[in-house]
Amino acid sequence: IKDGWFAEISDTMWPGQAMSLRVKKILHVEKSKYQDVLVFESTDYGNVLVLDGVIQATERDEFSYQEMIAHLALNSHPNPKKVLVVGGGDGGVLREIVKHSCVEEAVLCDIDETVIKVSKKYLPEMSKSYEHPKVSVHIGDGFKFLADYKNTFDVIITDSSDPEGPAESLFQKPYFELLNEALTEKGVITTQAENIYLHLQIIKDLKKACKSVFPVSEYAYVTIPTYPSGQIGFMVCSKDASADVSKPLRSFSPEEEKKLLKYYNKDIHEASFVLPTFARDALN
Ligand SMILES: NCCCN[C@H]1CC[C@H](N)CC1
Repeated sequence: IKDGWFAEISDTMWPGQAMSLRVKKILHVEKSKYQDVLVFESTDYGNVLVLDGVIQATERDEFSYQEMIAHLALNSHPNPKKVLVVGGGDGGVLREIVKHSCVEEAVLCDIDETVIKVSKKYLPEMSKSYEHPKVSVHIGDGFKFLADYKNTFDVIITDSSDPEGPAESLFQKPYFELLNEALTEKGVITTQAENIYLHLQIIKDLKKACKSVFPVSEYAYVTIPTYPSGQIGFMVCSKDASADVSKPLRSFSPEEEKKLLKYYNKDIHEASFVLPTFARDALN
């Protein structure tokens, strides 16, 4: 942090550019077992969670990412009852999952307990669902956790950090094979799948790995000001070969959309799969 500004610098993941946020107050600095954890109060984006120098969530715009990674998956499944989040320790995805009344159980598995601890303290609107009766938490490696579950989850959401660091294995084929085994018959997954302006090769490799496991694998994206280049995408995959994940099987009522959601709606569910030509051609 320099002259009161935090800059998200990464010479490898977003060379020559950096999102900067003005710092009002540093709230927490800690080295966990896995990564450097920083929380600061920004002047204009609320509290900000940073892991290894990378912005994970700001209170002002986190809703866009959490809503899309959750509802693109949940509304692509006919009747999701049991849902797993791998990563997502800030709790934002859990908050979205429990908005679906059909969900009976939401399990979260994150490797770093420190992220959960600081989110409970500094990101109350994201972590409030940890107290929800449908929610249970497991601290550990998602890889190892999944190996113990076969034919169990209807939806699995991988809300990970970037492939550089503890989340690297969550971007490779063996992980998607584990997901496939842990899913029930019409299982659906979403994963954090990076940015079309910065990571087209990562996305191509990711789509290839997903397609080698799931009959349906499509990339969709959300706009989010504080992520690199202002948007980020998801792989949305289904075990159901006849599924069209760009057309929601279920939808919130207009009243629910108004009450529960700030970004997701059934039109943007479909629109989020429509890609600019350079990305569409690279990914097909
Ligand atoms: N629940 C929040 C998010 C983690 N996802 C982020 C996506 C963008 C990356 N540069 C950092 C992690």
